[in-house]
Amino acid sequence: MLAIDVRGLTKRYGGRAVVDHVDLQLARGRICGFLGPNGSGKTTTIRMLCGLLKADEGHGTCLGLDIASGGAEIKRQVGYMTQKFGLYEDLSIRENLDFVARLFELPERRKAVDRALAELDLVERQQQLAGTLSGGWKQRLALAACLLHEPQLLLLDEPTAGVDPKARRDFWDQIHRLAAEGITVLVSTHYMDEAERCHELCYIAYGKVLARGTAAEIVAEAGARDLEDAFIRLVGRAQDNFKALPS
Ligand SMILES: Nc1ncnc2c1ncn2[C@@H]1O[C@H](COP(=O)(O)OP(=O)(O)OP(=O)(O)O)[C@@H](O)[C@H]1O
Repeated sequence: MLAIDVRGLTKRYGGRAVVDHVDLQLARGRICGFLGPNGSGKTTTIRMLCGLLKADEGHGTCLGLDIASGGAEIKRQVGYMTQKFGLYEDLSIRENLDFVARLFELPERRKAVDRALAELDLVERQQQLAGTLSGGWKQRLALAACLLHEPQLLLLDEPTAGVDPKARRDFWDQIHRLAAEGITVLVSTHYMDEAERCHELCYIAYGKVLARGTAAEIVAEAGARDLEDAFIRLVGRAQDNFKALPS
């Protein structure tokens, strides 16, 4: 069964389609990298998938739930990590997790917090204030908070932006561990080394999907020497197509 299955997803602002008929299918347990230039529509797509934003056009399901009507249930089953650290800097790691567990009204709150602390190697730092953590540890805490309600699908919006290489590698080890447990992951990133670590990729620009497939498939199809070169060529071609349109 597909964890994500949407077709023709479209969002317009001021008459401009910022997400333009996007099709996205993702099997359970897979890690899909979501790439594209700044402002290409990644965050907007992710927000439509998790029921936070209504699509103007298109239809589909997320974890088998209709994205148009199942928003509340989707939010309960999906872990969404936003670009900005959204936890309380003046609360400790444990207090932050306990707070999120209350928001989700988890029945066994303490157990859920203990599990998340252990899973993300946060036990020793649990009393540390979130505001005193480095970027890498903050992201780790944010991921722990995402996992408290045991979601089946993770939607991660640039989770490692501005994080050092070692912390990024640790974060990706966690992502692979979770996928091996059957959790599906859609993760946006601007880092090519992270893209290489995904099972498959979706490349979007100007709101449109320009390429789908494994890194090797995308490189071969674009006739490029590596992934970065492939994406530069894809955007170049898309720009040429725009210019060729009648004004
Ligand atoms: N609420 C809004 N009102 C008007 N325009 C918006 C709104 N939200 C997003 N946009 C526009 O939609 C486009 C896509 O934005 P989005 O944040 O989805 O891109 P992105 O691919 O996530 O970019 P980045 O990589 O910089 O995070 C941008 O041009 C943005 O300015």
